[in-house]
Amino acid sequence: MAQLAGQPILILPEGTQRYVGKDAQRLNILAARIVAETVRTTLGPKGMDKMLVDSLGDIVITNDGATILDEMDIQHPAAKMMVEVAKTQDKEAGDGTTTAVVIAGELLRKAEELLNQNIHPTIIVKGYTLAAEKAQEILESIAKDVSPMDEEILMKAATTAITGKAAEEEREYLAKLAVDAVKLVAEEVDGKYIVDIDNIKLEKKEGGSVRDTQLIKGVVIDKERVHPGMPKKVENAKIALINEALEVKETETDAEIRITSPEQLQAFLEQEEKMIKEMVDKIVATGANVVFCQKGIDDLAQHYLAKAGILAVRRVKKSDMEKLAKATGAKIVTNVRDLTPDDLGYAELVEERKVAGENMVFVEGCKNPKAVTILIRGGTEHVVDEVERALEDAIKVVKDIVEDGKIVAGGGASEIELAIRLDEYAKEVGGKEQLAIEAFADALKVIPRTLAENAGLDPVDVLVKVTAAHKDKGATIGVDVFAGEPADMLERGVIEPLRVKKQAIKSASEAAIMILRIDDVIAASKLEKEKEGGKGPGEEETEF
Ligand SMILES: Nc1ncnc2c1ncn2[C@@H]1O[C@H](COP(=O)(O)OP(=O)(O)O)[C@@H](O)[C@H]1O
Ligand SMILES: [Mg+2]
Repeated sequence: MAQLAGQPILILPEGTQRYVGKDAQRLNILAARIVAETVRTTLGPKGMDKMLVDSLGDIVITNDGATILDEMDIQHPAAKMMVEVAKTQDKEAGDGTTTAVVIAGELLRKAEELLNQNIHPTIIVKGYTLAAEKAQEILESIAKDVSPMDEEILMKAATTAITGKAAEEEREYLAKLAVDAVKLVAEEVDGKYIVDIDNIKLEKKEGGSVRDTQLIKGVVIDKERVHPGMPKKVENAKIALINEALEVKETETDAEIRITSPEQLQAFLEQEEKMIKEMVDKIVATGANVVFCQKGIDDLAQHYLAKAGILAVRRVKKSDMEKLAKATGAKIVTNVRDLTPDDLGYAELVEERKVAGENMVFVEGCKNPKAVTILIRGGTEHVVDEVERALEDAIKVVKDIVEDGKIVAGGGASEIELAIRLDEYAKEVGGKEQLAIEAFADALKVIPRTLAENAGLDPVDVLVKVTAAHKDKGATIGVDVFAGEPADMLERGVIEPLRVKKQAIKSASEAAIMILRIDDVIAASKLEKEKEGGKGPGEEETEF
């Protein structure tokens, strides 16, 4: 608020909050760091889990950075940018979400120290930008080329991705499922592999044990056939996918039908029956023997379909319809009258089977053999959910390696090597930016330090030892959190895709830089918004 000849000038509505310059920077950095601190304790194989309870009392127990932040309903704008870091990381690389957020937090902590030494934010931004670019180069140079279908490498990477997420006994079992699934869907194009993970469907069913989780070559639908008179099993299935209710249509307009005599009622019912019969006849005429319907199938339609020996399933999820279309080559038809034999898909077998006392429909030997399902089993809802997240990470990590054929050492080895090399680079650059690049280098050590801390080791001691070992033994020495000592991570089988590390540094530095550039936060008053939003219909009248 400025004063001009005694008149206050208001340029913003009353109640607007505004922070400028250092205040804005400090508050943003603080908010972002709180987010990083929250997920920090979950990092690595010895990281802890978080229990999140939502307003309805639903509980999620997880160790997954992206999931935690997603469930937390974060409000502060700078904190929200950290949530975006996790989301981008998840989307681009599939793993390393916690790593990216923790690095971003540490980059900001280091930046704050520089701000306290009166170094201008633009210098820090410049130094961080240079360091982030150099880091990508260094990572490329320390990455190891591997054969994309090397089973042993893929198994190690998948196992590394799920350490801490699944119980130890089950780790290899799940890693193998992820590797097998990705190998099945991988397609070779011009000598390179492409993995479309949409071809891998994860279906959860509580009950049994994690070991009962299985890979099915085909699509599994969590539904049963609509009528007991239908076949349970159809071989050489010709599949129709219908997105229309096989029911008598309710009149849409407010038309009223006056029925004045029993004959008329009879005629009316017959007419309805005829319509349903025609729909089913149309399906039968195309040669279909299996129907997946996205909408309802009424009793009469069920009866006719059963009589025609067709296995039908109703109220199939839209996403499942799309998976079925892709897998069987069928076209989803929105009007039964338009259904032709060409629209049908094919599978060797469609069968209803009992899983955990409930019926599920298995579609196997599909036209497109690339469609697979992992049917996840586990004692409780929380277990199957966490197994699902573990498998998602493992699948994406395996995909990264199959597509890129490049790996780096995990356990903080790559971060330490980056820190050492960026320190050397800082000296080359010199000037004021040198300090910022050194700060960037130092910030990356947060990963090995946290891995050690979370494992109950002395972080300072571990860091000194690992750094020293790098100078003699090379870039792959990291923290073996189980043995509590520096070790060659490649030898211990702790490996990660290059893509995960490159993306983690990229998204972390981008977010940190974006937050550092902000020197003015103008937030509209919550009060004003509540006043506007709270005015429900009719509320005004009640005041009088
Ligand atoms: N056996 C292991 N020993 C040491 N570090 C490991 C081991 N397994 C995984 N890690 C490290 O744990 C980190 C990943 O932890 P994780 O909790 O999965 O977080 P993120 O969400 O970042 O993937 C990586 O730095 C990885 O190298
Ligand atoms: Mg991980």
